[in-house]
Amino acid sequence: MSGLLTGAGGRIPASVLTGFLGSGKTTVLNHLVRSPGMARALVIINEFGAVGLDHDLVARSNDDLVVEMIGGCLCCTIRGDLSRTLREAPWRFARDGQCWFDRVVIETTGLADPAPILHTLMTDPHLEALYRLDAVIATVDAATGMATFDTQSEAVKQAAVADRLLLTKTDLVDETVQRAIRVRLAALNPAAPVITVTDGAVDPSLLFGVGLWDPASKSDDVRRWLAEEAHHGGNHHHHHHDVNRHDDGIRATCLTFDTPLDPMAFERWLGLLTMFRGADLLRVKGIVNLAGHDAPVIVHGVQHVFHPPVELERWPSEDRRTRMVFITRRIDPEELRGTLALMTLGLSDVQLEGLVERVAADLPA
Ligand SMILES: Nc1nc2c(ncn2[C@@H]2O[C@H](COP(=O)(O)OP(=O)(O)OP(=O)(O)O)[C@@H](O)[C@H]2O)c(=O)[nH]1
Repeated sequence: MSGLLTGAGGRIPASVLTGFLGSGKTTVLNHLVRSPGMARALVIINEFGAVGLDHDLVARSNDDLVVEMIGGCLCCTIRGDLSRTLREAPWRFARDGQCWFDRVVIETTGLADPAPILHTLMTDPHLEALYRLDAVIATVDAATGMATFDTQSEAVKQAAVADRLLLTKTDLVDETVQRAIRVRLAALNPAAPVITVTDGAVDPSLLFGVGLWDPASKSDDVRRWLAEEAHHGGNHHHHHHDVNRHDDGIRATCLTFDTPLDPMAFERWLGLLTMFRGADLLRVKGIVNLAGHDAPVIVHGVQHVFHPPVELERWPSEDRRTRMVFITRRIDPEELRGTLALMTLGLSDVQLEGLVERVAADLPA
């Protein structure tokens, strides 16, 4: 695995702002671009159709801001568009021969699955050299969120993969409704802090600079990223939430391992898991203690695509356990744990494939 290790470097942080139609993305963005720390943000907006309404709304709020709009269907054509836009941006928007922006925010369409955008950022070698993924931010409408989650699987996925959840329009609902949506968000994505946002007002420091491989990251960031505290009250080795049948079997699981993992076994396990169940691994992130490595390795995956593992310079805290968060669809967390544990026992490839196949077969698609 060491051949894949890359440094974080001084790359430009890119954040993804997602959330269902009308949930308040543009309102949040309008507030953000007026914040002092955002003066050098490049905003990229993806919209369906020819009417660039969001583009006008945001662009008018700040004369200096560069807003680049890309159209087309997110799932197919956008990946090329986004990739080209991001690749050309440092030169296209240069001032005095210098790259002018120090941050990128990509707003997705309300109907989009954010996974293709994350894949683009994670896998395009040109983009890898220029950018690093900061946080995925999702807006959730407190007034309509419950009904939307019941009927729109993309909305569930947007909230499930986010690093930060912005609960908007709480001014329109009473306490009971707000509590219900918070319970649902906690089950869907317990690792993501929920921030109440009225009319877009949110402190940018809560949203930015929270990516794991921020070179300036302090030890606390890793714990925040994994929201470890939220998961481990005592000596429990795993934690999972009951499947909410409305949420398509999406659940979050945190697995911890006390002893270092065999690098080969771990890599093969991830390989098999992505091969057989990639579509249902909505997001995986973790800090991994590999045998023979002094420092931890960070893994980050979205569906079948895994970011090249990043080796941190050192352990960020005394806690040297492997800790991984899995946001999965229709995968039993116990099976995840079981297959990795077995893999470390040194089973043959054939046995391992059989195992993973069995996991796959046990779970109705
Ligand atoms: N009452 C209330 N209205 C809000 C709040 N936040 C946003 N809105 C309103 O909700 C509507 C939709 O907000 P937008 O920011 O356009 O939502 P969006 O997610 O960008 O929408 P799309 O671009 O269609 O996906 C607008 O009329 C906003 O003014 C809030 O906290 N409270």
